[in-house]
Amino acid sequence: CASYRLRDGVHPLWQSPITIPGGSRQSPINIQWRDSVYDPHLKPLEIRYDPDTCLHMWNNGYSFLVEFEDTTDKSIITGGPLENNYRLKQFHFHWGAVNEWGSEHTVDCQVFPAELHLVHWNCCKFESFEEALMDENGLAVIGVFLKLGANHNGLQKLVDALPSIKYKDSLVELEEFDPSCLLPSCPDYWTYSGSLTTPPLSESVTWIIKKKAIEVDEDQLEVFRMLLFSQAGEDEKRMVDNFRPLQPIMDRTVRSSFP
Ligand SMILES: NS(=O)(=O)c1nc2c(F)c(F)c(F)c(F)c2s1
Ligand SMILES: [Zn+2]
Repeated sequence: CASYRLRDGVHPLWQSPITIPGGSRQSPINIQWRDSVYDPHLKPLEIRYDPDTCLHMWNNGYSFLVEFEDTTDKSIITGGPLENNYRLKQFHFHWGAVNEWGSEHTVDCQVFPAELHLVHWNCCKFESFEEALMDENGLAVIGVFLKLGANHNGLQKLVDALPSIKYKDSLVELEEFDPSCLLPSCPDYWTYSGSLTTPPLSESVTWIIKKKAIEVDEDQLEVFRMLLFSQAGEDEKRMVDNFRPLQPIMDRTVRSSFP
């Protein structure tokens, strides 16, 4: 999928280098299904989210994110490729201006219209997310592809609140929300060592990419696209195409939890 990978240069959105000098484990990547290696020792991923830990949703100028109270072990993941418990910090999305592209990772060069990232930090080894951000095993991000299909009932609750956070730095309180409703029921995933896909691009992420996509409908994606990168009062820049180009796999192996 070379067509998707911008060569070196500056990313139009983030004014940051697309490739990090010396970066050996950058994200996102294309997952070539036939090159992934089934690892029978991978455990099932255990996901325990408490809807009461949901705090608010806000527009941070890159995406919209739902943040969680992470001072206790109420919402954690463990098992899978992970050695420790990881606490849910936030989830957010990446999407395109049109349905033909938008995801960050691809599977056999197939692009999806959007991708969900659930961001967790290693609460056994670190005191805070900020500290974990700097360590090679600090973060675990679950990636879920979104594909066009039926309306997603659980997502609609967030979609209904998006108009209230149209502008950068706007925030809306959320009463409980259970992110488990955004996960496919199929337990299968790929996993590899990578990085954040937005600055600071830290190489601290164990990526867990779900094999099955969830379905959303066009109207829901259109509401994502009415968000703005810009603040109130600035000239309006629609929040679309907030995905990073594909990065070289270098000498990494993608493992699968399924044969
Ligand atoms: N797209 S991503 O890799 O999941 C991802 N990037 C970032 C990032 F750049 C941050 F500064 C940050 F505080 C995050 F929590 C994430 S999470
Ligand atoms: Zn992301």
